[in-house]
Amino acid sequence: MDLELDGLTVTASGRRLIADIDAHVRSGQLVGLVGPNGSGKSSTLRCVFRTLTPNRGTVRLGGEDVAGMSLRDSARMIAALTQESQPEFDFTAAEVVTMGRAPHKSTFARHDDEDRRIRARALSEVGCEHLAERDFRTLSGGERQRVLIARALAQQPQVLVLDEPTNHLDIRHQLDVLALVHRLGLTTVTALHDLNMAASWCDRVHVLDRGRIVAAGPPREVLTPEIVREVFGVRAHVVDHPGTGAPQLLFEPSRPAA
Ligand SMILES: Nc1ncnc2c1ncn2[C@@H]1O[C@H](COP(=O)(O)OP(=O)(O)OP(=O)(O)O)[C@@H](O)[C@H]1O
Repeated sequence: MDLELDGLTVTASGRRLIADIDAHVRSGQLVGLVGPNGSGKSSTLRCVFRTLTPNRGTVRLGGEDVAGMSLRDSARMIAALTQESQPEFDFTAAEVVTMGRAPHKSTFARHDDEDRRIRARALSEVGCEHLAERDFRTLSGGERQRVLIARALAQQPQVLVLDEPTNHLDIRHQLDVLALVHRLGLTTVTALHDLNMAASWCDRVHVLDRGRIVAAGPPREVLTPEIVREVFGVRAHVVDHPGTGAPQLLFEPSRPAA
């Protein structure tokens, strides 16, 4: 299912958070949003999963404007992993994953065997079966992140919206999560801080700076030393990964002037 963002503009508290954001994520593509802190990545994603309403512009799913859909209908298609997705109550990890089934159930429906199978598979995909009965609040940051990814999978979405899915994860789990997202083959848009992870896994990368997209395209065309310097103010070199051939950035540490 294609996801199209067309001219998204958001103003809040008298400030323009994002302006004229265009992005076309084709069915099955993995598209990364990168950019400095405060450049508008989360605001863009929030428009997609509808916790923020754009002042201008549209989000289309399979050609249909989401503004005309009920929240339940769009939640059947879009699963989100956000910075704010942490439940506060004493749910077990399994119960948190079960919440992913909500958009597919009517208000009074009980969870059935199929829901339990979907939950077990989602927990197993992120390697968290052993955490099923643990109180979610007692999990480490990385364990929580993986359980929340399982919740998104239990939603059986066609589109995944991920805000920093590798946050809190050790390197092995960062690679596992991005490999899983890639393997799922869903239409996915994800904010990522790690430019080398974006270069390795994304089909296309959009670079945001001060609320606008300043570059978009395949990682090799977009993650160049010029753009990294202009947007992040950091000097970088590009090398080819000896194993995968993906472009990788080597950053020059900034040293205080002598
Ligand atoms: N509701 C709001 N009211 C006013 N300003 C806001 C609001 N939400 C976000 N902002 C501001 O908009 C800008 C973009 O924020 P956003 O969270 O989208 O950036 P980001 O690229 O995801 O940042 P980070 O990498 O730090 O997570 C920031 O300067 C932020 O302070």
